[in-house]
Amino acid sequence: MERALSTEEIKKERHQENEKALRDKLMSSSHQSSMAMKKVLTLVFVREPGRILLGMKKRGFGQGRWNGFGGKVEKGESITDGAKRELLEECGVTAKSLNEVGLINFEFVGDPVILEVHVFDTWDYMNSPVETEEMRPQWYGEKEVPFGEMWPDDEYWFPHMLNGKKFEAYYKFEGMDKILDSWIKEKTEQTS
Ligand SMILES: Nc1[nH]c(=O)nc2c1ncn2[C@H]1C[C@H](O)[C@@H](COP(=O)(O)OP(=O)(O)OP(=O)(O)O)O1
Repeated sequence: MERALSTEEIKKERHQENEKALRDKLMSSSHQSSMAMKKVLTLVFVREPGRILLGMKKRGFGQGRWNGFGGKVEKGESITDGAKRELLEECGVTAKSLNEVGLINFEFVGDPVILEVHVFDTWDYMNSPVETEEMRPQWYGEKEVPFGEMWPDDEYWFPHMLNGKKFEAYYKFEGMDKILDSWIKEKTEQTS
């Protein structure tokens, strides 16, 4: 026969049940929020021996800065398809193939959304770059990359990309100009 529980034991059991319910709730909400709070973006650089194609962003996020071509990955689209689409839309270039170069997570103080930026380059493309309403393309020598007019993180990871080394990195921004925290690690694989 089961023994009746004492008031103390009942209290303890309730406490444990409450704790479990709270833990489950927290885990499911943090899982949901971590899924909901990541924005997947692409960034593509067209390469030729000794030079790299950059685009002056004419509007939107990063306006006034030289950067690669890219944007949000759409629902139902693969990351590489999204990267190729943005490259074509923003400068008229069709990439026949893309190399994975890096993965960067950006956090902005006060914004719960983490930007997960997939960086690619291509040496294998069709069509000459043309200006569009979003981007003004321009070739730069690899030694003349205008870091002073780019996102401040670029000068840290560009050398890895230019040397054909894959990398992963993280930058925490305060506003658009100040990096508060960061790390970068080079992967052993070559990009191409
Ligand atoms: N800190 C950073 N350094 C960098 O080099 N590139 C960054 C960056 N933060 C974002 N990017 C890139 C990723 C992506 O290619 C681009 C921003 O994406 P979008 O062009 O989609 O933004 P927009 O706000 O213009 O959106 P659309 O109106 O949808 O085009 O900027």
